[in-house]
Amino acid sequence: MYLRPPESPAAGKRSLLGLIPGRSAVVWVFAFSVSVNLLLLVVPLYSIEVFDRVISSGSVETLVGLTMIAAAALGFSAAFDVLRSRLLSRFAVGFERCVAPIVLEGTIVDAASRGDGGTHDLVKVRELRTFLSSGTVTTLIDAPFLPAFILVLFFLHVWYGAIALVGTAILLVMGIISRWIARVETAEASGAALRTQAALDGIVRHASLVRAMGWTLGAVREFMRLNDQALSPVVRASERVYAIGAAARMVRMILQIAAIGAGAWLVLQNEVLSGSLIASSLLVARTLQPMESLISAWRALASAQEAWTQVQAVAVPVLARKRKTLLPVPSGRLVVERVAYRPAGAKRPILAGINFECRPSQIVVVIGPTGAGKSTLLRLLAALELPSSGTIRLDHAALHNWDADQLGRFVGYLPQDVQLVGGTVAEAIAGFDERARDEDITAAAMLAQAHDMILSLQSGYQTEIGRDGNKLSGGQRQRIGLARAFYGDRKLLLLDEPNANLDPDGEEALCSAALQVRARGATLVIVTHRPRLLTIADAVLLLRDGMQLAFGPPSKVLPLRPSAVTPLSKPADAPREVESRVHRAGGASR
Ligand SMILES: Nc1ncnc2c1ncn2[C@@H]1O[C@H](COP(=O)(O)OP(=O)(O)OP(=O)(O)O)[C@@H](O)[C@H]1O
Repeated sequence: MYLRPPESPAAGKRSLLGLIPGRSAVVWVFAFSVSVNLLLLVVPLYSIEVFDRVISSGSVETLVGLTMIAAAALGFSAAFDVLRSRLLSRFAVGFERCVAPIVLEGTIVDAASRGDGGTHDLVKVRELRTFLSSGTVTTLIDAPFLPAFILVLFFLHVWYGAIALVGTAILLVMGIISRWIARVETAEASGAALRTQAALDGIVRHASLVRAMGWTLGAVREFMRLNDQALSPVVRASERVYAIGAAARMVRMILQIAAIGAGAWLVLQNEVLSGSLIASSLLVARTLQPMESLISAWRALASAQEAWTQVQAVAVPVLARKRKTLLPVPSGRLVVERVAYRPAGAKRPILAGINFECRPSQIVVVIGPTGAGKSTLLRLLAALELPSSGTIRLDHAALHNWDADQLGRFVGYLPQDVQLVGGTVAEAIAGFDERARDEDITAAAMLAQAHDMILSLQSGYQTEIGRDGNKLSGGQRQRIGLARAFYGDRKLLLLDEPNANLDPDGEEALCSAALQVRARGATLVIVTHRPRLLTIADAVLLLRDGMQLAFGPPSKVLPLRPSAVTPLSKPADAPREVESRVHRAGGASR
C-alpha cells in the first residue's frame, strides 16, 4: 500500500512566472494601453482643429461634429482605462493565489534552516499583489509611449520636441537618482523590518509571560527601538525622494512655461498657428507628467523588486525540488550509521559517532545529561535536520530519500516543547490531515490514554485549546501531543521527554501506551530523564557531550558507570533503582 500525499501546488511547474494564470491578460493590458495613449492625443488634436479651422471658418457644424467625436474618443479612453485596471487587479489576485501557497510550502520546508520570517515572506507576496494593481504599474506601462508624444511634438515644431526631450532627459536622471536612493534605503529598511517583526512576534506570542514578569514597558520600549531602526531609513528615503519629487515638479512647470513661451514666440513669428500652441502645451504636460510620477514610482518599484527577490528565494527551491518516488509502508526498522551533526555556523559538531539500529517492535530509550544531544538526535531522526555526515535509514531508505509528507505519516514526533496546532482538541490530534476520520482521532487518544481526560474537558474533543494549546495544562498538552504522535499508522515514534509533565498515573498510562504501540509493531525512540520508561526499554542509548557512550540492553548500558553497578534486585524496586542509575550514569538533574 502506498500512501499518496496530496499534490503540491508547485508540482510540475518550472518557473514562478510560469505559474501565474491569466498571462494572456498582459496582451490585453498592452492593447488597452496603446488605445488609452493614442486616445490621449484627442485633446491636442481637437485644440488644433478648433483653433485653426473652426475659428477661422466659423463653422458651428464642424465644431459640434468635432466635439462629439472628441467626447466619444474620451469615453472610449476612460472605458479602456477601467478595463485595463480591472485586468491588472485580477492578474494581481491570480498572482497571489498562485504564489502564496508555493511560498508557504517553501517556508514550512525551509523553516528549520532559516528559522525566521515565514509570515514575512507572505507579507511580501501581498505587497507584490498591491503593487501589481497599483497606479505605479500603469505609469510604468505608459512610459514606453512617451517617445511617440515627443515625436508628435517634433512634428508640430522642432522647438516643442526639443523642450520635451530635454525635460524628459532631466526627469529621467532625477528618476535614476531617486531609484538609487530608494534601493539602498529599501534594502536597509527591509532587514530592520524583519528584526522588528521577529521581536514583535516573540512579544505577542509570549504576552502572558511578558506581563507576568513585569516586562510590559521594557517590551514596548524594545519594540519602539527596533521599529525606529526600521523606520529611520524609510523616513530618510521619503525625505530625499520627496525633495527630488519637488524639484522635478518645478522642472516640469518651468518646461511647460517654456513650451507656452516658445509657442507664443513662434505664433508671433508666424511659424505655427495658435492651435498648435495649445496642443503643444497640453502634449508637453502629458509627456512630462508621467516622468514626474516615475520618480515616486521608482521607490515602489525598488520595494517590489526587493519583495520579488525575497519571494523567489523561497519559492524557487520548492519549484526545483524533484518529486520523490513514494515508498512502500515501512516496517519501522531504523538504522543510524556513523551520524554526525554540526549546525550551520557552529564551531564543533553537537553529535558525532552515533551508530545504532532499532528493530521493529523495539523500545529504545535515550538517556544522557543536559546538553548531551538527545533532542538534536530526535530532530535528526524526524528528518527535521539533515546529518552533516552519516546516514539515517528507515527500512533501508535514507530519510532524505523519502517524500517528506509520506514520511511524516509514518513517523510520529512529540517534541520536548509540545505546541499544539489547531482550534479544537480533535484538530490538534489530526493536525492538517485532510482525510481525518473521527474514529482515527479517538483511537489515537485512547492509545495515548488521553481519551478519558479529553472527555472530561468542557466540550470534549471540541474544546477550544487556545493559541498553541494555552487553555490546557502542561500535562493535558503533553497527552494530546502524544495522541497526535500516535495518530494514524505510525511505524516510528520519536518521543522527546513525553513524561516531563506527567504525574505518576500519567507515566503509568504512558508506559502502557508505549507497550501497546510496540505490540502493534512500531519502533519507539524515547528521550527521558526519568526512570520509569527504562523499565520497559529493550535497548538504551547513552549519550554524553554529543558522543554515543553505549548502546545495548539496559542491563549492559546502565551499569557502565562504576557508580552504577548494582544489578536490579526485584521488579517492585526497579523504577527507584533505575532512577538512581540514570542519575548517576547520565548525570541527569531533573
Ligand atoms: N541549532 C543549534 N546551533 C548550535 N548549537 C545547538 C543547536 N541546537 C542545539 N545546540 C546545542 O547542542 C547541544 C545539545 O542540545 P540538545 O537540545 O540536543 O540537548 P539535550 O540532550 O536534549 O538536552 P536536554 O536534556 O537539556 O533537553 C546543546 O549544547 C545545545 O546548546
